Amino acid sequence: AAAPAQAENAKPNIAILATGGTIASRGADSMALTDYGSNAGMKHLGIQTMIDAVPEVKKFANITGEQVFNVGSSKLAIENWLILAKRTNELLASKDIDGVVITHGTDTIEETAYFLNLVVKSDKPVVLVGAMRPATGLSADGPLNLANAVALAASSEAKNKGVMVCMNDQISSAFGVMKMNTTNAATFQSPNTGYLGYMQNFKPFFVSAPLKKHTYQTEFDVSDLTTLPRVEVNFTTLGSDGVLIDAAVAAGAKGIVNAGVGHANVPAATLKSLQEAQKKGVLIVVGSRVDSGIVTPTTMHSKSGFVSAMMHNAQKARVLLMLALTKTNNVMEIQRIFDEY
Ligand SMILES: NC(=O)C[C@H](N)C(=O)O
Repeated sequence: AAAPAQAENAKPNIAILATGGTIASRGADSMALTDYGSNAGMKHLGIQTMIDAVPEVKKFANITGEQVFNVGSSKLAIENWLILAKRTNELLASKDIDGVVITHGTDTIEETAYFLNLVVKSDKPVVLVGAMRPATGLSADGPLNLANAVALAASSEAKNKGVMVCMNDQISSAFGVMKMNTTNAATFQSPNTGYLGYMQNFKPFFVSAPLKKHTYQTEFDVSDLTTLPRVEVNFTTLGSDGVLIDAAVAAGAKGIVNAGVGHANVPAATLKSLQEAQKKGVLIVVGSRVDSGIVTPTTMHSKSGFVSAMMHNAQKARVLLMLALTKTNNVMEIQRIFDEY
C-alpha cells in the first residue's frame, strides 16, 4: 500500500473555491441556454456535485472543494471580494496547497480576476474558471473548462503568471482578459495583449507571460479591510452631460472613472462635471468606452489633474482606482499606479 500512497502525495494539492455562476447553473432542459439558474428559479449546484461530475480532475491533483458563495457573478459585492481574497491568501500561505481554482460567473470574472491579481500574495497559480452554458445544456462547457483549470493550476509552468482565467482551451491574464460576447463559449479575449497560452490535452502551452506587476509584486494589502472606497463609472455618449457624475459625487464617490469616447474625449458638460468633482477632492480617471488601445495623458488631462487610464478598460480601472485610493489621494502617485499595474 506504500507505493500508491506515495504517488497520491506526489500530486499537487489544489483547492477549488466555488462562488456560483453558469458553471454551477441548471436549466429546465437541455435547450435552455440563456434562461437558467436563478433567473429561471433553479437552484445552483454545490461544489461537491460539480467535482463528482468531473472525476478527471483527480488525475491532475488532490482536490479539496469549498463553497464560498453560490450566486450569479452579477450579484457579487465588494465584501465578497474581500472574503475571497482573504481565503485565497490563507490557502496559498499553507505549504499543503499548491494552487487555487476559483469557479465564478463569467459576467464579472474579469473584474474579480484583476482584483485578485492585485491583492493575492503568492506566486502559486490562481486560476478562475466559468462556463457559458449551464451544466444541463447541450454541449455544456463547464466540465472541460473545470478539468483544464485544475490541470493548469496543478502545472509548475503556471507559477508566477499572475491570476489567470482559463476557459475554452485559452489561458488569459487577469490584466488582459475581457468578456467580448454575451453568450458565445469563445467570449474571453484579450484585445490588448493576446492570450498567455492554450490548453491542449490538459497541458498548458504558454506563449507569453505578464510584464505588468501582479500578485506578490504589488503594494496593495486588503487583509485588514472590510470595504473599499466607492468608485463609480460614467459611460459617455454623443450629447451626454455630467448628470450621473454629479449624482456619483452626491452619493459619496471617492473616485470616478469616466469611460470617454475614443482617446478619452468628453462633451464640454461632462468635462465641467468632472472638473467640479475633482475640485471637491474626487479622484478622476479618464478612460475610454472603446475595448482596446491605450489612453495616455493629454494636455487637458494634466491641466485638469486627471489620471489617464492607460490600458485599463473602465471596469478594471475602477478596480485599480479603488485599491489605489486605499493607499493615496495623490494624482501623480495614482498615475504611477496606472502605469505599473
Ligand atoms: N456565463 C455566466 O457565468 C453568466 C452568469 N450570469 C454569471 O454568473 O456571471
